[in-house]
Amino acid sequence: MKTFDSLFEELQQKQQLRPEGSGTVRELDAGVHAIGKKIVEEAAEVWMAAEFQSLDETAEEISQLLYHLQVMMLAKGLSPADVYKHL
Ligand SMILES: N=c1c2ncn([C@@H]3O[C@H](COP(=O)(O)OP(=O)(O)OP(=O)(O)O)[C@@H](O)[C@H]3O)c2ncn1[C@@H]1O[C@H](COP(=O)(O)O)[C@@H](O)[C@H]1O
Repeated sequence: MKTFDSLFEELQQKQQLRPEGSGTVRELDAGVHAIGKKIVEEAAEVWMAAEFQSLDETAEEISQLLYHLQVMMLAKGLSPADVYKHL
């Protein structure tokens, strides 16, 4: 099972190697403004799922929000340690 850190390492590789067909590469190329919009969209989906959908659907939406937050971290050159120091 993936963790926050193992997914981040996978996405870092995608950023460096830029494999064909990677959605992460596509999103990074779209830039901070587009990534920000995805974060807001996914955050709203988490909220709606938490109010009106199942626990599993809510967990899935949360996973997608975490993914887009990680793409933003990569776009800005932030590491998990940069974030963890604020927790
Ligand atoms: N965990 C994720 C992940 N979570 C969410 N997403 C993307 O986030 C979007 C959210 O899905 P929605 O159902 O809300 O879709 P949508 O709004 O209709 O999507 P779009 O039309 O906006 O793309 C989709 O585009 C998904 O592809 C993810 N894309 C990739 N990953 C993982 O990231 C890794 C690298 O992926 P690639 O870069 O694509 O190889 C792999 O391990 C993937 O499993």
